[in-house]
Amino acid sequence: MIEIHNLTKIYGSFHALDEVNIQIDKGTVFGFVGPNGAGKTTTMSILATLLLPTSGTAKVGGYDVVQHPHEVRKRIGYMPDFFGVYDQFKTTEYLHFYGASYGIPRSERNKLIPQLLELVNLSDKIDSYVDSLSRGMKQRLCLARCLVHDPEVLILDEPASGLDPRARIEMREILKELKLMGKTIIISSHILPELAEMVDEIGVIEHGRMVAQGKVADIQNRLRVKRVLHIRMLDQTERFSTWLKDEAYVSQVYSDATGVHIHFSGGDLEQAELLARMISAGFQIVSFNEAQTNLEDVFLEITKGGSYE
Ligand SMILES: Nc1ncnc2c1ncn2[C@@H]1O[C@H](COP(=O)(O)OP(=O)(O)OP(=O)(O)O)[C@@H](O)[C@H]1O
Repeated sequence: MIEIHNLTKIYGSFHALDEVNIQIDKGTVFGFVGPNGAGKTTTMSILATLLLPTSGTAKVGGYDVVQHPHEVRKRIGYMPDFFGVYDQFKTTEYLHFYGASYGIPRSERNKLIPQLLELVNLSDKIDSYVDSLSRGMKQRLCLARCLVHDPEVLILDEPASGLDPRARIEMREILKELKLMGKTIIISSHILPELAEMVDEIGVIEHGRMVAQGKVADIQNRLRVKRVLHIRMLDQTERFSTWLKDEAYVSQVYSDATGVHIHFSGGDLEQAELLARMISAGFQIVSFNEAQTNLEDVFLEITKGGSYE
């Protein structure tokens, strides 16, 4: 659904994007992450047909953003990182304005707008002025605006920025619903844990170059981000900790009231073998879990300076 090939954007002599390649299949939620100034907004603005690339191509639904911008615009909903809302409008007037600019007839808009407001949890604000909405509500209204023409693809640049934790959760729930509706979504954020639950794939960009891309679990495996295993057993903790220290792939062992935690650099097979050895060594294992490595760890691992390969 989204194909970006060798996309480059140069300002003067500065490469804001340097041969970026991204492929996103239909129905995928793609988390686009990277530090400030990495090139996320530049990429998204080109996809949204608002900025011309210096070289390379970007296509949405098979349409090139430079050659067929109108076809692309029909298929995308774009939420920029800084957006203007018209404060003197009521929420419904605001959505009517955008609906009308997409050529949606009034009778259809009359049905559509209450549905959109419901989707973004603003049904009770149907008669409110945009001015009176909180930041989180304005952000959700902006999301509703992106959906008026029922686009297949959503390009969301930091949709949760500046929101308090509750508003972030609300935004996340709405995005989950959009995913269930089959939308293809590209969403950027610096705050990775908030994406963790809903993205299928991530792409990490740094200094205008993609440094990692793929399914979160695959990237974790390729990076060999250390797993943290949590083991609980009947007694024997001290003998167990000593035994563990001689095991391959185990780099740190520490225990607390909940059990023993180890840092483990092996893969699935080595992990299964470790468990088998523990049991044959006579340890009475009650539970053996892998703590989830979150996206934050992956991001730090990748962007700490060329460790990815
Ligand atoms: N019009 C411009 N002229 C010159 N440089 C620019 C221009 N627009 C963006 N840049 C530079 O291009 C780089 C990429 O910017 P971009 O906004 O895409 O980053 P970003 O990843 O979205 O960062 P942030 O998370 O801070 O929004 C930055 O170094 C920025 O300063």
